[in-house]
Amino acid sequence: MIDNKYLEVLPFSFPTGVQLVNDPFLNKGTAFTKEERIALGLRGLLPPRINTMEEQVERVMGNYYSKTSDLEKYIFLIALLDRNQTLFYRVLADNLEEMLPIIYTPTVGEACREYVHIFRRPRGIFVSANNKGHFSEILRNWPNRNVKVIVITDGERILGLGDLGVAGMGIPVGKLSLYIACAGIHPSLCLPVTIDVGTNNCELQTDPLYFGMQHQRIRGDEYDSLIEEFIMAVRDNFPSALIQFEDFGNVNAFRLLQKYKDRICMFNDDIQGTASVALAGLYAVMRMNSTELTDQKILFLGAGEAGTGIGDLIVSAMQAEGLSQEDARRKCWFYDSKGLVVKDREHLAEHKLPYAHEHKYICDFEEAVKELRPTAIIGVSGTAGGFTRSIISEMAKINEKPIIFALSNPTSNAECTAKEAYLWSEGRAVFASGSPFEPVHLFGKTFYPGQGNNAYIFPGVGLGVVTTKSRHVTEEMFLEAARTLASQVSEDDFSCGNIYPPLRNIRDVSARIALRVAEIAYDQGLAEVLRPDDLDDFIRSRMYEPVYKNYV
Ligand SMILES: NC(=O)C1=CN([C@@H]2O[C@H](COP(=O)(O)OP(=O)(O)OC[C@H]3O[C@@H](n4cnc5c(N)ncnc54)[C@H](OP(=O)(O)O)[C@@H]3O)[C@@H](O)[C@H]2O)C=CC1
Ligand SMILES: CC(=O)C(=O)O
Ligand SMILES: [Mg+2]
Repeated sequence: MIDNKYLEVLPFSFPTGVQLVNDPFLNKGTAFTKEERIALGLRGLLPPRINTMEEQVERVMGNYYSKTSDLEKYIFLIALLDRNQTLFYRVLADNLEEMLPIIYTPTVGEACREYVHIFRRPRGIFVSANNKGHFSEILRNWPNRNVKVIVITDGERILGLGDLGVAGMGIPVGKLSLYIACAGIHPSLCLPVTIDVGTNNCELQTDPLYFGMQHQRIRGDEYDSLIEEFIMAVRDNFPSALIQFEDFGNVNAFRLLQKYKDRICMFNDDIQGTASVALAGLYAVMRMNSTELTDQKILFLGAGEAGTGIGDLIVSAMQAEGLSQEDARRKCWFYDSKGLVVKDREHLAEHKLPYAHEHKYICDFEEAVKELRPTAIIGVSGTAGGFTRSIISEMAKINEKPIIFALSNPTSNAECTAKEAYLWSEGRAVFASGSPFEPVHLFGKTFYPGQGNNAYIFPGVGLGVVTTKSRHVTEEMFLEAARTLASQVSEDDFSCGNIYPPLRNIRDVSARIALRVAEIAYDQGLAEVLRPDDLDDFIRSRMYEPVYKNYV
């Protein structure tokens, strides 16, 4: 009957008839075979002619191109996901470069902003402070009992868009679709979660269509006990699941990472995944320019989760190259909403303290660039326009190849555009951005800017962790993920300005990252799966392919 490998992740009782057609995990739509239609009670419920998957893809693409806005394309693709997951992932895997900006940043940001207005059908699990004491029961309502990857948000810092409350659910949904498309994690192993603790967004508090709790965010012990209850509920229901914390406000993100990283299998993507992709970008530049990481001086615009997360991993990478922690930290400088982070400043948040160097206070970013003469500026401020013409020109005066990363999302929040970076540096900038930019034609050359986004990292890390059942996710895994990603950048990528491998290679890149992560899990004694003879083959053979299975 049903393929054994598939059965492992299917619900026990196999539906028939309308129930089967309405089950997005199993539905094949017009591609159900003649035998399946007879055996599974589908005759008459579908148009008579049987389509191949290729024909279905053609129909989907026709519909997709008929949509006149990116948001409509997003709505269309999510509706397909609601009807037929296999077809959705087929289309996504085959058109990843084109569709990533729709199901992920920047369009997912717009979808979150409009979430309560474009809402069709719930996806994932909503846990709410109102249901305190019942989180475990709530997780029992999820139909798949073999969950291995959970992405959770509390909606406080959605991309660079701020507090969107439960409307942030688009982010866990989008991130998990990348686990599936980019690293072949089976869809039924994935669970998106949003925890509703209120919202401080005044518009949402007064929007009659908003469907989260319309009061100020819960803070302090009450908040912590909700998160703790959720963690316990996951342990009871899905004991070996990896939990990815996503888009939490930084008042909670750093604390929760410290609290849970050695207790459960978790990581914070904005702190650690971002760090790894940014470090990979720097490693790739080092290869391109034959320079050393330890020769770099980096000035960050933004000193939050992404910024100090990147700083911390760079420091570890420099230490691995022989620098002392103190010397490595002095290579990283931070500029936040109040100016340069220096020793004399009062009330600095804990995550900034390692970078509060002895230096005069500066409250103009351009002046900080002139004074510190960095080799790289990294934008993680969540605010647009921070890298002005004069700042980029100054970087180009100081450096032959200035490194300019504008990592804030979505596109509207990027510190500068790709065109600005190339134009204002006379085509010498090494540029990457968090959200994609189109190729830029300037100075008789075409530049293909790379996307410095944690999407290059978390799917592969997750695959390595899940396949080995690693008990924790460690810093070494993110360091090694960065090295592996950088090693996949070819001379061709370099020559047209891209410091990341093309997205069309992402499944292979993720498998390579997963292999290194798995090796570390074994080396560090964290893996709970017996080490197979051929680890690479073991990982790749477990990657989900969106093709229809035969049910009869
Ligand atoms: N490309 C990628 O893969 C990723 C990109 N990001 C993006 O990075 C951005 C920041 O995220 P995250 O670090 O988590 O957010 P946080 O809220 O943790 O940090 C934001 C930081 O930016 C600073 N800041 C805000 N406004 C300004 C300003 N005008 N000038 C200088 N600094 C400013 C804040 O200062 P203060 O501390 O004083 O408040 C804070 O230090 C977001 O846009 C997010 O989308 C995040 C993760 C991954
Ligand atoms: C990419 C990402 O995780 C962010 O912008 O928050
Ligand atoms: Mg994020």
